[in-house]
Order: sequence, then structure tokens, then C-alpha cells
Amino acid sequence: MSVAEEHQFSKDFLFRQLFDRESCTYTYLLADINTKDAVIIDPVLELAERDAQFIQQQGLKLVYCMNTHMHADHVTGTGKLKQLIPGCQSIISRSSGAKADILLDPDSKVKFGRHELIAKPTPGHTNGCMTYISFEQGVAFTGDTLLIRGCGRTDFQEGDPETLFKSVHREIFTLPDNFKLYPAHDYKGQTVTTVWEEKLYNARLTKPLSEFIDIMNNLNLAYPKKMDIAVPLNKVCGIQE
Ligand SMILES: N[C@@H](CCC(=O)N[C@@H](CSS)C(=O)NCC(=O)O)C(=O)O
Ligand SMILES: [Fe+2]
Repeated sequence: MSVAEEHQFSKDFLFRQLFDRESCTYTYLLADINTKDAVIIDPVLELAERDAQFIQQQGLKLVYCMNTHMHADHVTGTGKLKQLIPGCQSIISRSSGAKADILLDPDSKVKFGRHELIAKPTPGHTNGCMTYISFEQGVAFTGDTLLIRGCGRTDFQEGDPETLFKSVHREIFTLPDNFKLYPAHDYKGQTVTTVWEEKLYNARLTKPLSEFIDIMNNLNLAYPKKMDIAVPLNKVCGIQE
């Protein structure tokens, strides 16, 4: 497998990767180009107006605001987008413990136009982490479970290294090699990876489980600056009027 053989999006699938410079969060806008039905994954509060404007400019109808997990480092833009775009519904996993219009169970499908995302539980960074997969488009949105050449930390919320390792090996590394992986964050300017690349080059997840656990238990990262504000707000999917 090489970069040239990456899975390509179909012509009626709109994909946009948006970025928040402050929290280094990636937000993804996906849509059915024919029906205009759209979903957004992991929006950021401070950029909700940017996202709403883009959705309006493209003539899209935002049906769902989805979160891969209950974020600890930024406030989700879900609540704000629901105010800006009436009718759109919030989505998160049931196992997150957060409140939302729709709570996803394992293998739940999120449909927009003729497209769909399948929710696969990938706990370990938090209990409620989901990876959203489009098998037709060959793409997975991994949240903080898998980051490019790394992975989400496991030292707060319900983090557990062994659970994360098993989630990735069960749900992500079993996908076809040419599937593209889009994470919720990148701190080095990387934008996308593939299953093949991560199985070969991921600095943490290519290690044996015992070594992985040791790495994760010794990251010594500072807690996210906004954690005390973000977690309670994200428990209700962002700001409420
Ligand atoms: N410095 C940032 C927080 C950075 C951080 O902790 N990132 C998380 C994802 S957001 S919950 C993470 O899992 N990082 C893994 C890693 O290896 O960096 C801030 O203050 O917001
Ligand atoms: Fe996170």
C-alpha cells in the first residue's frame, strides 16, 4: 500500500476539515452533495459562527452535531450550533454519560442523505469514546482514541491504557489498510493518516501492550487548561440558553 492507493471520496460526498488554532481541534463537516444534508463532528464553541456561516454559504442543511467523546480541553460548539441552526440535533454516545438529543449505542448508524456513519465504541481515552466510520468512503473519525502517530491520554476522565490499546487493535487496525483516519487533534501540523501508516509508524500503538501501558503511565502531561470549564459544559453538549 502506498499513499497513491488511498481510498477516495465519492463525488457526492462533501468533506471539509476545519481547525481550531487554540485547542488544535479538528472539526469535520460532511454532507450529501445532492440532498444537502450535513453532519458536523467535534465543533468548537468559539468557532461555531464560522462553521454556521460556511454551512449557510454552501446551502447545506445541518441535521446532526456529533461529538466523538466528552472533550476535556475545549467546550463543544454543539449547543451554540443548535441555537444558530434550529432543528439540528446533538449526538454523543450513551456510554459518555452526557446529555444529547440522540445517544448512540454500539453500531448505531447516523444517516445524512444517502451517506451514513457507523459508531464503533473505542473506549480508553474516555469510557464514551466512539470512532465514526464510513465504510463506503473509506474513512474513520477517531476522536482522541487514535491521534496521528500517537493516541489520546489516559490519565483522567475514565482513561485506561489497556482499554484504549484493545479498542484501537479491535476497531481501527482491523479496517482496510487504505482507510483514511482523521483525529480530533493534532499538535504538529499533521492532518490525516491511514490505517497502514499507523500500524507501521504509530509511536505508541505499535508497541506490545505492556510497553504501551508503561508509555501511557509516564507521559507526565499537564492537565488541559480549560478542563474544569469544559467537562461540565460538555456533559450537556455545550452551552445551553
Ligand atoms: N495542552 C492542551 C491539552 C493537550 C492534551 O492533553 N491533549 C489531549 C487531547 S484533548 S483531551 C491528549 O490526549 N493528548 C495526548 C498527547 O499525547 O498529547 C490544553 O491545555 O488544552
Ligand atoms: Fe479528549
